[in-house]
Amino acid sequence: MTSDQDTAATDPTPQETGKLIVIEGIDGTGKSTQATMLAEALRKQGHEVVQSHEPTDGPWGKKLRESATTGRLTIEQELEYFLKDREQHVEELILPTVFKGGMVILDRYYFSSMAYQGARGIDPQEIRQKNEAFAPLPHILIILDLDVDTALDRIGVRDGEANEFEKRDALQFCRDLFLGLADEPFAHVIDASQEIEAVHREVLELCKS
Ligand SMILES: Nc1ncnc2c1ncn2[C@@H]1O[C@H](COP(=O)(O)OP(=O)(O)OP(=O)(O)O)[C@@H](O)[C@H]1O
Ligand SMILES: Cc1cn([C@H]2C[C@H](O)[C@@H](COP(=O)(O)O)O2)c(=O)[nH]c1=O
Repeated sequence: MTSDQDTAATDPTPQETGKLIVIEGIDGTGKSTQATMLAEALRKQGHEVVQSHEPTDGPWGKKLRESATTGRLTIEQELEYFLKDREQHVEELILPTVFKGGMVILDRYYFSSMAYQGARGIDPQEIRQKNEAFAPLPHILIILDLDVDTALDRIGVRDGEANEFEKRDALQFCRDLFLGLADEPFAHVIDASQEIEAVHREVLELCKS
């Protein structure tokens, strides 16, 4: 193997013409709304687009969704399941699509692990390292930013609801973590309090080829 091939084998960032576009933000910021609008717009421009989300609908993602209701996983197990889910996602969908020249639009990726499992006490930098050992960096990371109160209103969490304060604190940690990624060369923060169409225009502008 030549040294170029060596580099290609160890550099997890896809080098081909496709793009990995990731949308992140706390619950209720409009990620799935914007992911769907972006996918439609890019398809109209003639791109091959695959829209996906994490946790996935695969076996590890299903276990994670079940545990959200049963609460049976320790934080270490939870992180391990997110890593296994993502490894499968990267191997089976993300890299094959990007290497074929397609656009992958993801609603959440490993930055959500840094935020949410970080909020539960694991060091976000340790989480990042574990992920970047196998997961490609995105070409574009869109951070939809919104204050926690508005975000909770959008998803229908009411004042005084069970664990409302715990949820607020955790989401504030997540919002701060996402904003802390703003200096990454691939990251862009968008004000998600704007109307849906206004957010979409900004998203599309960032993603136009
Ligand atoms: N810019 C916006 N202004 C007002 N309401 C919005 C906006 N974007 C999305 N919404 C509404 O907020 C709710 C949550 O939107 P959406 O499901 O897209 O968010 P999300 O970030 O994917 O949420 P979650 O992380 O909880 O799955 C939906 O009812 C959606 O119609
Ligand atoms: C990828 C990822 C997700 N989560 C959490 C964040 C949310 O609470 C749920 C997903 O809910 P959605 O409505 O489907 O967006 O999972 C996480 O804790 N860690 C992660 O890596």
